[in-house]
Amino acid sequence: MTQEKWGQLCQKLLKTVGQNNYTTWIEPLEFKALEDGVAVFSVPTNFMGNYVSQNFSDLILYELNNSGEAVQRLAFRVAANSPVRPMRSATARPANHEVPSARVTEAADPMDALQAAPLDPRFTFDSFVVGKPNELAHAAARRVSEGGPVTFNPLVLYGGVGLGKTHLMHAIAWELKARRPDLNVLYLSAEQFMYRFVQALRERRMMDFKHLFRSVDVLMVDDVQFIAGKDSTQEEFFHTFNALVDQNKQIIISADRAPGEIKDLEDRVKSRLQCGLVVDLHPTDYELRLGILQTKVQMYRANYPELVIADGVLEFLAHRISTNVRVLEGALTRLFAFASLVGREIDMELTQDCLADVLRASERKITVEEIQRKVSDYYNIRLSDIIGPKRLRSYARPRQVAMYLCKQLTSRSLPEIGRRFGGRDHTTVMHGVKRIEELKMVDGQIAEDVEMLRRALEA
Ligand SMILES: Nc1ncnc2c1ncn2[C@@H]1O[C@H](COP(=O)(O)OP(=O)(O)OP(=O)(O)O)[C@@H](O)[C@H]1O
Repeated sequence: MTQEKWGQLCQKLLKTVGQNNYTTWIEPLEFKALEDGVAVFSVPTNFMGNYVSQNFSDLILYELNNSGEAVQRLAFRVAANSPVRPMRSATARPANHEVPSARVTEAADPMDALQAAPLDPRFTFDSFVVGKPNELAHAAARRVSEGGPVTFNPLVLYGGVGLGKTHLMHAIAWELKARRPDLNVLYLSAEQFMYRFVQALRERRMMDFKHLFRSVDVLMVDDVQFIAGKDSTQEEFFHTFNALVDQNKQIIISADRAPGEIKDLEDRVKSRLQCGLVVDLHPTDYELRLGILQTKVQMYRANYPELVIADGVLEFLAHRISTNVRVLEGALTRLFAFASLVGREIDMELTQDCLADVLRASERKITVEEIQRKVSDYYNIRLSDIIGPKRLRSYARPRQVAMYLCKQLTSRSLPEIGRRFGGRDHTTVMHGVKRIEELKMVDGQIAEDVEMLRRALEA
């Protein structure tokens, strides 16, 4: 593929992703070569490569193939001579790609130099869908984004992959920029914090580093688990943290798990993180996933009014893709691209064809243990009572419900299920399953219990 052709494709990508995304993510990509079906791009930083790969690779692949190039995958390589440098804001166009690293301290406006990571213009509160699993995190994020007096410090948002931590962090930053332009807000990933630190050490500019980091009003560090096990970075982070808290400056942190559970994170850092408000983003439930899909469709509709989606498709996706929101979004993008390519309505058939691999990969395997845990929570009894020998009705019935669900929702055989219920015989399991089948017909409460549990397990 020629550079010229890549240039033409870029124009198409610009139309699809919008000017801001284009300037921030697509324009800096340098097409290098097409080798054995792999399109290789040079990127200024790893962060950028990862971001583009996670968020735009489906689209780029689609455009490449649509233009007649046979490309199976994309590879992003960091340019060998690329200096570690501050990344620009999503809204400010870079004047020069090769910003010298000294700009960290030499920029006319030091805070400009501290604009460490681009904020994604899509990640705002408006585009964040709130549901039960994330309502607390959202409320806390909203509160700090008001820029009022610091009430809880730090705010720690944690949760699994792709559940909206970065989205919320960016939303806070955007909101603060709008409401309190007087505040110096710094958002960066923990990885960038480390790079800055290492760079300052290398260039013997630690005083500048300390000065810059201690002069922000709001410090936001994404994916803090990254510094675990990196001793000197943790130490510097600890000092920065303390200095800012002492000055009553707001700190907002995200992590992929609760601070106490981050392996190799020093105890003193853990305990500092636990001092403020720690809120988690729970895995999404069906309603939230459906809400997110509906919001995304509305957004796409603004660009593609001709888009038609048959009834039931979004519900199907929300039901089947329960891994994380990023996968859900990627599936939708692919579906849109595919439908517009073949000029068809998005119906179930097209969805199943186009997303066969995603659907297969996200087929969730429900385990016996999961069922036992959910059932014991539901009936408010101990897990050991479900598995143990007690025959009281208040334990026996939930046990039978759990056995029934194991039979329905897992591929385990009756003897296997029996073994996992404290070594019971397969005939006991068979009896339990039958009993629940009968009761479901005559006892509305049991039928409802089973249905609620099934839904919770499949969510
Ligand atoms: N509640 C939500 N409403 C709308 N979009 C969401 C929501 N939650 C997540 N997303 C979208 O899902 C994608 C992944 O979210 P994000 O990058 O914030 O995840 P993360 O928790 O930071 O994941 P990671 O641990 O991988 O960094 C983003 O495109 C984001 O906009």
